[in-house]
Amino acid sequence: MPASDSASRLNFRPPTPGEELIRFEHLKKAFGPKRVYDDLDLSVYAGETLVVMGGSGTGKSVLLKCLIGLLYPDAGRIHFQGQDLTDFDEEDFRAVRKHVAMVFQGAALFDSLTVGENVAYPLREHFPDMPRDEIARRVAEKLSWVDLPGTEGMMPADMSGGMRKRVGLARAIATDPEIILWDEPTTGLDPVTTQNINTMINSMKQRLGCTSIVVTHDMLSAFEVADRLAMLADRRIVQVGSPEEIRHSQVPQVRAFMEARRTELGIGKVAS
Ligand SMILES: Nc1ncnc2c1ncn2[C@@H]1O[C@H](COP(=O)(O)OP(=O)(O)OP(=O)(O)O)[C@@H](O)[C@H]1O
Repeated sequence: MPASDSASRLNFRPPTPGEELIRFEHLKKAFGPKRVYDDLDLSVYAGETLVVMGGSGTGKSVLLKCLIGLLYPDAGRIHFQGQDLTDFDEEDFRAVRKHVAMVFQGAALFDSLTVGENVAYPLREHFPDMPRDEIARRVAEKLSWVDLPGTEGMMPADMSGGMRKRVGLARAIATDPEIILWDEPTTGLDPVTTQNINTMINSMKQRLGCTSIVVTHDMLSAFEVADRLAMLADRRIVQVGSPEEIRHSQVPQVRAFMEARRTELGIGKVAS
């Protein structure tokens, strides 16, 4: 990546597969009386797809937002390639967001801009000197990756929810980020579009070699994309493990969560 990170304290280097890329350490966060994390620890390794699961309101989205500086933890540390982000300011986080892209729950597109302009937006923001034809080339490439080739001139309002979600994804990956944060990528989508999104999460890993953190309560989707899964409950991460380890978990909160979703997963009783 060209170094327009220079105004930032972020010292980014291309990740080595398997290195500890991100570490949340003793994180605490509350909103007034509502405690979200008391003491949360979690590591993310380069090249993996880590799914964070947990019930509604347990703080899955807040975790992603803390990583890119949209929210700040009250205590604890977030390390990115060993660098402490805790005292980063907005300018520093702009550089983080060049490498860490978030695909928001709603597509969060700019309705007054065309699809092409939406996808070009982060390129103009992070690479102000990029020539127009290179921007157009990258926009066309990303739209074809999400199966929407040639839709540059369309307006978001004229698209279905699933299409808008895919435009949101094309925009998130426009800068070829090393890390993609997926906030409930399949919520509210029909089964076919859900399957497309799962395929896309897996193909981003092949195409960009990127690391993904996926926040979801869609367990079918979770097991389809995860290398590891982390369970958020009781204001902390109660277990992290491989899909097999999670399926056979003895941790009560994980068992209860899986049990409640076993119809969704098409499995019998959770293994004991
Ligand atoms: N900016 C904010 N101000 C006040 N409270 C907030 C804010 N953001 C999140 N919260 C609260 O923090 C808690 C965790 O929110 P979060 O969005 O992370 O949950 P979640 O696990 O992603 O839930 P869901 O699966 O329903 O999206 C919730 O109680 C939420 O209301």
